Amino acid sequence: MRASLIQIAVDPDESVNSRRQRVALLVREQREQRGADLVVLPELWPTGAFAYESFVEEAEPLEGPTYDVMSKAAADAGVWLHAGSIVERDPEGPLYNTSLVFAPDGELVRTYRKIHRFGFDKGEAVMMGAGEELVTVAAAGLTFGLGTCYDLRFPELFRGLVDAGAQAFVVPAGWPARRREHWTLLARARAVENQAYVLACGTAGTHAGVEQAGHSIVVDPWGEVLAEAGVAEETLVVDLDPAKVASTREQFPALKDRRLR
Ligand SMILES: O=C(O)CCC(=O)C(=O)O
Repeated sequence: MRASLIQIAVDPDESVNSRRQRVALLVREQREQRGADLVVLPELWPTGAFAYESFVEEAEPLEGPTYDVMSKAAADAGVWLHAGSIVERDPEGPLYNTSLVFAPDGELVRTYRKIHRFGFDKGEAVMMGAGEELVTVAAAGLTFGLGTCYDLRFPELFRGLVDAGAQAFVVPAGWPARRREHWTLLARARAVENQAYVLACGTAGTHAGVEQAGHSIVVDPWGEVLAEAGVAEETLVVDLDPAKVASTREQFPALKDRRLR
């Protein structure tokens, strides 16, 4: 199966609506021009992950403007679409950092509310509620476990996803340039320790004064980097093979030696 990761530049001079339309065009191209089965977008790309001051104003219901545009783009292209995350306004509760996954017919089949909120005592950590559920989705021949950005620092989440059947992880992010080395190191660590693919899709550009790391990365179950972006807007296209997960786990069966659960 083939995946495209679109590292989007979040530029404050582009309106949220223009960005939605522009990204929908990029999604539509992935099937026809690149043969993708799955397309992945970054965390909070409509607003920017650090644009805290716009979170309340730009928050949207699950089936809001990003849903409308992305559902149609997935259906037009006929691809699985992990549409990154949005600031979700739950009518009954707080805001959430919520990822949306669409099937090739445009149906929203999974949502994932980011479990580990970033910011310590400010930003997302105080403005948003924490998700509580581990989420996996079977798509195009692989079972994907979902995480978001700061989640990458918490190995127990990914181990839990492996226990739930994950063979690959999708991690949308808005990771800052200042900690770029952590991003690529942690992506490789999560792949090696879980013998799983990691598809980590970040953002480019600078928003709310925070330069983004870029360097979206795809790592195979042995820890080899299959593709890595630079700092500008870029699309990575990679082929993933479910048999590679099985063979890695068979030939080096470290997961079977776990003692603590
Ligand atoms: O953990 C980090 O260094 C960055 C995390 C982050 O930026 C986020 O979760 O939004």
